[in-house]
Amino acid sequence: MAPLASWLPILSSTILAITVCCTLSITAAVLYTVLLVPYQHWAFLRKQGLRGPPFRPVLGQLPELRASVRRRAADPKYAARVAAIAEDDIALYGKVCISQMLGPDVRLVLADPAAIKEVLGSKAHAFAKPPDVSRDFLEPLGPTGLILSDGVRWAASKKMLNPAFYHERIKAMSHTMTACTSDAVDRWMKSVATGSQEVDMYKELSKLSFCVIARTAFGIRDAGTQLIADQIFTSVERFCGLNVKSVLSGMAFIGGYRQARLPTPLNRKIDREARTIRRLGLRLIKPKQAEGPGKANRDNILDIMLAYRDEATGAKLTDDQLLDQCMTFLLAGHDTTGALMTWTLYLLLAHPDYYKKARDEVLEVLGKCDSDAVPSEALPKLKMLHWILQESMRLFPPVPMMVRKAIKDTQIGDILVPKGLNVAITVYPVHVDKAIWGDDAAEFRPERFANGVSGAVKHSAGFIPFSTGPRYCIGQNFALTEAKIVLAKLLSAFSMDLSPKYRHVPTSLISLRPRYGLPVLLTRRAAEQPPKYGGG
Ligand code: HEM
Repeated sequence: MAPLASWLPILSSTILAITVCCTLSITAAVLYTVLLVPYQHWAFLRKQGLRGPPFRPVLGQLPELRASVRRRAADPKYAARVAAIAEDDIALYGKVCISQMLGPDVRLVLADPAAIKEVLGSKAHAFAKPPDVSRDFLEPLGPTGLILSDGVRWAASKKMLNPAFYHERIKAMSHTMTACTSDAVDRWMKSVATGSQEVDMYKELSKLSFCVIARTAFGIRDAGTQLIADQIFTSVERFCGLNVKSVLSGMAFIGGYRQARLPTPLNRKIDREARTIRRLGLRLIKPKQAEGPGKANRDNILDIMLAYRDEATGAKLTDDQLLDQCMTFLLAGHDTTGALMTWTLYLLLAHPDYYKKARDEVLEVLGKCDSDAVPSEALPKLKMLHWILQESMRLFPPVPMMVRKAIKDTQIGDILVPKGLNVAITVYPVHVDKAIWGDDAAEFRPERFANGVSGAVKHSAGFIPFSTGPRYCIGQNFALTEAKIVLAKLLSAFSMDLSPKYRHVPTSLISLRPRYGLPVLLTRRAAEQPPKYGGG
């Protein structure tokens, strides 16, 4: 046998060759994804006559994004910071244009309702959910949930979950919504027992919408499970906070940073928190599984899923599948509905005339009810409140942007969208487009919805807070029912004023949230006290 020393040169040159090969392959792969593919997409779109900023490798328009956000911070216009750079691009290059708003990734930006209708509607099958920032938030908690899945898996989940959102089921869930709201009102009542009290209503409404979704998703009914739900809330808050930190660091924009799960300290913390949340979630599922279908109430999503059997195989859902769907609802339903209620309250406080109209309507409708509850039969009578909620979602869309990836070459209008290209659907610019909403598009005018959405806007894809097409929001009636119950209770129980400390900085992080919260001065409204209307 040859002595080891004679093998050493061969061994070291082999290791060197492998290292060089690996380095070259990694470099080639990185160059391909961050340079070549984006450039090819940019050139392909430019050749078709689309306009956009000049191609800039790696950084793209990130420097402009920061400047655009800073400039818009001083703009009192509604939701001005939403999709800041996309708005700049649209103003400069048109409603269908090229953008590099998130660094190396070249995107087709759409603010044209006809093109949006094709991508989300008639040609939805040609587009999938890409790895993007919203996937960072949802994937660790519900990787196979309805919101992130595509194709056959999505269709099966949708078929299974649709019944949970039928009108009758939402009606049954409205009792849970009322119960959570009454608990919250009692808590706020205690805090204002001695007069006015400043309360961050963004935080409170977010907590309340979590309570509602946790109880309706998991069917929580006793103190023990409520305690677990509270722990989940704290953990979800931490998880979201860490994700926000990751997004704000800019790292999330450097293609696939989170998706690649690089073991950075921050990523490890996020994954640890996600594991904690799933472990707690499992503790809610297990006792329900043990109860068996006989005790199922069907007023919550978990019971409905526990009763599900696959038509072909008769198989039940696995623990992971149950958990993924419940977690999806928890995340998709809590932040968005919290944002809707927060911005609606802000708009009411900023427009005392509408505050008065909404409160008069609520007092009249609820005055005719027998109990303190807000019965579901009373909700359709709250017409002004319904228009105000719609107008709120128009000016402050809780989901300001949706992203899709073309899974094959697809014709959208005059443009051939190449396979692999990301398409950004910008909701806010469509919602304030004068061509479809009229000259007062930027104004807060809820009566525009008096004759329904079709009476307010000229295009069927002109109002898309809940998206459109097959992937529209399954929870839209749930969210509107909850928002009406909560706002009706708030308006009837308290007098409210916007605190002078409020800073108007709408920030888009998954949902559109007020960066510095919504501080509101709450005062208990005594029955005999004449209504004091918000805004001063
Ligand atoms: C004001 C509140 C809400 C708004 C504005 C909103 C908005 C949206 C939007 C825009 C989408 C489409 C996202 C995309 O395709 O990229 C969506 C999907 C979804 N939403 Fe909501 N949502 C709200 C409340 C809720 C609630 C309360 C739930 C659950 C109870 C929920 C569950 C879902 C689910 C599961 C999907 C995925 C549907 C699918 O892909 O088939 N949402 N939502």
